[in-house]
Amino acid sequence: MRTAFQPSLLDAAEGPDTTEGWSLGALADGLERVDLAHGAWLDVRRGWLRGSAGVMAHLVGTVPWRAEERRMYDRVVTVPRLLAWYGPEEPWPHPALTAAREALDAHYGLPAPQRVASAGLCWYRDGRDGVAWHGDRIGRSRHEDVLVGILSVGEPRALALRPVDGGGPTLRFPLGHGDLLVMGGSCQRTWDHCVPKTARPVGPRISVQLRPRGVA
Ligand SMILES: O=C(O)CCC(=O)C(=O)O
Ligand SMILES: [Fe+2]
Repeated sequence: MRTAFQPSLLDAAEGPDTTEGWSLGALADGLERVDLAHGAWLDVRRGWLRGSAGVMAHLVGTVPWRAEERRMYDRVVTVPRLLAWYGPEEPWPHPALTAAREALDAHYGLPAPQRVASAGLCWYRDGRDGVAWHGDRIGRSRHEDVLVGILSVGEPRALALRPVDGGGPTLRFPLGHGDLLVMGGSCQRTWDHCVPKTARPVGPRISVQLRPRGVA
């Protein structure tokens, strides 16, 4: 069964109450800026969320995950990942996500319309799950700079980025175990990103995409 999730010994060590035993480090402490072409940039903060294994187990067990289907020409295909989405007015499934939202708003000093408003969750059960090349270009992000943060828990998977215009090499960032990657500037318009499928045996990863209102 593909959705089976076995908490590691590490998770067990954190005790049964998986809403406890987590903390966010200081965001500015260890944040690495990567300037990209075309006015895009990334900030990477490794291990930002401590106790991420417990958060992973909590999300796996409590989020109402949905499998999505998409029409591809004359076929209907199942999207290779499980999904969930939380808007600004509803409770988010773990206090660490709400704390991450507040920390991003504060660190970047975001004005109200650009603050984090939604949490999109993707659960990559194994290497057969992934997401194809795309930019988060639905909404204002089609024309304006927006900030999109990705908090990752579980086993690292590569987030790959390449310029939309095809120039330049593909960048790869393995993300898991509480890592944060923030895409800023023109990144959603001028760069594409993906999580490639892999034949390597990889454990499950959940990513949380923190986005402003009206951006997807
Ligand atoms: O899982 C990730 O790190 C990226 C997910 C993503 O790009 C998306 O859902 O738009
Ligand atoms: Fe995306």
